[in-house]
Amino acid sequence: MSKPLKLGVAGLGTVGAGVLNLLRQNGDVIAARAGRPIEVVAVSARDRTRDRGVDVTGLAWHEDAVALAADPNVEVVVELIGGSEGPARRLVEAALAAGKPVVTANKALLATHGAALAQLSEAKATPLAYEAAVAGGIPAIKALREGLAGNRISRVAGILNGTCNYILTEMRVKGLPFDVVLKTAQELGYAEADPAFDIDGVDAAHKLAILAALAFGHQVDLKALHIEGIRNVSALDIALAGELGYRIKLLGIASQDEAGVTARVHPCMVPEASPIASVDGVFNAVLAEGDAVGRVVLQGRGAGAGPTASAVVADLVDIARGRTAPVWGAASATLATAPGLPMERHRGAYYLRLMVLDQPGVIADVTGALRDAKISLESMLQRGRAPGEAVPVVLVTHECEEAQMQSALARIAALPSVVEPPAMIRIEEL
Ligand SMILES: NC(=O)C1=CN([C@@H]2O[C@H](COP(=O)(O)OP(=O)(O)OC[C@H]3O[C@@H](n4cnc5c(N)ncnc54)[C@H](O)[C@@H]3O)[C@@H](O)[C@H]2O)C=CC1
Ligand SMILES: N[C@@H](CC=O)C(=O)O
Ligand code: NA
Repeated sequence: MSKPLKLGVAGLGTVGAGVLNLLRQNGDVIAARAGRPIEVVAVSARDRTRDRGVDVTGLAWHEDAVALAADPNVEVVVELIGGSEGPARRLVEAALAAGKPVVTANKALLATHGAALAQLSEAKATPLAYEAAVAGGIPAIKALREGLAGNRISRVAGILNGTCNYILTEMRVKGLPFDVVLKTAQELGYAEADPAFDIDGVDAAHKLAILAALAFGHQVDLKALHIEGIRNVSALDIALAGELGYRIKLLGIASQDEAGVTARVHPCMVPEASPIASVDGVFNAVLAEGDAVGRVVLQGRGAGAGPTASAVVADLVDIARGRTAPVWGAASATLATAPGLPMERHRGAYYLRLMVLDQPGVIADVTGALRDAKISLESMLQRGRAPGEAVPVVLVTHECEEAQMQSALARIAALPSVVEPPAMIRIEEL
């Protein structure tokens, strides 16, 4: 067998320790597929004494992660620190500049600096691989970049954050409170170092920007993305969605037509019969629509040590085999910046849940606001009867434009009989 491929791994947290473990556990099959053994020779982490459940005896230890790029024994740098700036960015830039291939799971870095990193990778003819950055163990990057290379892609979408999907599932199935489930997701190694990135939709937005760049050949400006997380999704809305035949999912959706690219991340109600509705727990789903292939849906675990390490090792096998591809699937000179379409142009049906005082005339006021915004109703239900007290009222609209909905919502929220800010969830037929 040929000489081993020697790795320097930066960051020995959930994913870093997972990669070391997987390389040891499946070393034989990985070597057979890579054509040579893949060995970790050097590491960098913050705390030398911490027990990570992985033996680092005999490996070179660098206090400064960036030093891995200059270590003459390291052929490939694996960046598993995280964050769009700081040591992660410096290490990736230094490794590419030194002509050392990089494998990373860092979606924040790719979504923020992907264009410049792609140029550096091309200038140095050095691969930058990131299968683990989107949808964990699902081979979503390969699927889009290679498997669907013959298609014009019109839409790419999915459940892109394992932490949020896990929280929404546990709230629905076990009736557990949001904070309790978030803590478990952190203990299981699903959440980002700052879990606000997960629950506020930022992590899903990073992944969507990466998928959209691959799918459409456009760099997507993160600032142009509409991003909402799951903080305001209540147990009541999850239960009411079930009564109406829907599940609530945090989705990322990007589509392209003649007018430009729309990219958005927000909670959605999807019909229970939709294949995406039954993707639960830490599982993610990635859906792509191509002109030749039609619809492709992939699902699998989107977070955690094993699934993420699986994706990192897949990239390492490619590098060992000399299989490389441009970072965004095509030369970066061919990438355009997509005109982002504003969210006000979005069209769809809406779920509204209001807490209203149970008194005569309230429904007339609410439906009047919808009528004035030219929004028609598909259904309405009121739960309970408590004269003079607040009760939930649910309205499901027919398709309308987001701008119409926002104007109606502003009027409804201002009604004296509406005692809480209205809950609004977009309905998506995926
Ligand atoms: N946990 C997951 O399920 C997934 C994580 N990712 C990404 O993988 C990367 C790593 O994530 P996790 O392992 O979950 O994070 P983590 O927080 O468990 O591990 C990161 C490690 O990097 C170390 N570190 C911080 N600064 C350092 C420095 N200057 N030099 C060396 N080490 C340093 C930390 O001490 C920590 O042990 C992130 O980019 C994350 O977004 C991607 C897919 C899934
Ligand atoms: N925090 C992320 C980890 C994987 O990318 C998630 O929960 O999906
Ligand atoms: Na992946």
